[in-house]
Amino acid sequence: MSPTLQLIAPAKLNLFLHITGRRSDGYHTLQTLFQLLDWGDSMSFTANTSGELHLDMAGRPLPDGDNLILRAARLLQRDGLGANIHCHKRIPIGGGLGGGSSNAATTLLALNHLWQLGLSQLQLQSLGTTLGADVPVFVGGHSAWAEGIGEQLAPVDLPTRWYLVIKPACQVHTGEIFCDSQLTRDTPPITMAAVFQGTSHNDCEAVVVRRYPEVGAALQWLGQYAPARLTGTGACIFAAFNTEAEASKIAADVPEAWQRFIARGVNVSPTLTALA
Ligand SMILES: C[C@](O)(CO)[C@H](O)COP(=O)(O)OP(=O)(O)OC[C@H]1O[C@@H](n2ccc(N)nc2=O)[C@H](O)[C@@H]1O
Ligand SMILES: Nc1ncnc2c1ncn2[C@@H]1O[C@H](COP(=O)(O)OP(=O)(O)OP(=O)(O)O)[C@@H](O)[C@H]1O
Repeated sequence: MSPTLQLIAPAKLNLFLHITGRRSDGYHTLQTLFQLLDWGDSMSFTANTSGELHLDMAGRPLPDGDNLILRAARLLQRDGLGANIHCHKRIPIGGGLGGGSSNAATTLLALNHLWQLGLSQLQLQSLGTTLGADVPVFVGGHSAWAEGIGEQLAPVDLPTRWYLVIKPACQVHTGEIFCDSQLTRDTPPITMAAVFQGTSHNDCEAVVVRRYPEVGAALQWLGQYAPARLTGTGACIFAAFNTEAEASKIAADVPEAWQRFIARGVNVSPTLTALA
């Protein structure tokens, strides 16, 4: 029997997100700070020689052709290589938490390991970019400053904070926000030092709040207690706290209609730690 590899595919937050331009292929250039979390989807992988891939989404199926886990696995699969993959989703879909990208990155890392393909991190990141702009940071497995479309990464060590994340009862499609004519696309590039001094925002926030008033209501609610911000293109919003206890106190009062969770920010992803 081949061994089963059990991994957490972590969620991420965009601590800020500035859109600095648009490339000729329509993709937007941005600056962002990716904070990885110690919380995410549980995935397990068993390799075999059946030549087939089986994916069990634990009762939350997505259309097969669309599933980033299978798309990632197919990028690595060679004749005679097979795998059984199980994914228990916790990360809300359309939340701006990078769930699909994280699943794809974890699949690339796990199957590269189990199938003994010997691909480097750079090779996996470059394959991952074809699946989604957020895949490379999860393959790198380190909280990071990012530019380009999110694939030019510089690892950073961020202070330990606890994040209260709230998901209003809506899903946001990333493409729809990047297509909006009112999106600010010309924020001047800034330095990391300016971000750490507090000069940053999320350019998607105004568009998301206009299209999804419930996100605005959640920002207002959480903003009573701490500075609150959108992650990625939403729908989730978050605030940072110095201790888990402070975050828990506010979490207990979150209106029932909204999902919530508390997670610790980590510099190294739980996937990378497990594979080390
Ligand atoms: C907003 C972020 O979450 C920030 O971390 C990411 O940039 C989004 O990454 P993602 O969800 O992996 O997005 P993708 O699946 O690559 O892209 C979805 C769609 O969003 C638009 N898109 C995405 C990323 C980007 N930098 N510019 C874009 O214009 C494109 O129309 C693309 O077709
Ligand atoms: N394994 C997967 N997990 C989640 N979504 C998936 C997966 N495979 C494909 N998708 C599709 O990817 C799309 C985006 O899902 P995801 O949850 O990653 O978005 P998001 O939370 O907005 O992330 P991001 O911050 O990267 O924009 C959805 O339309 C979903 O159907």
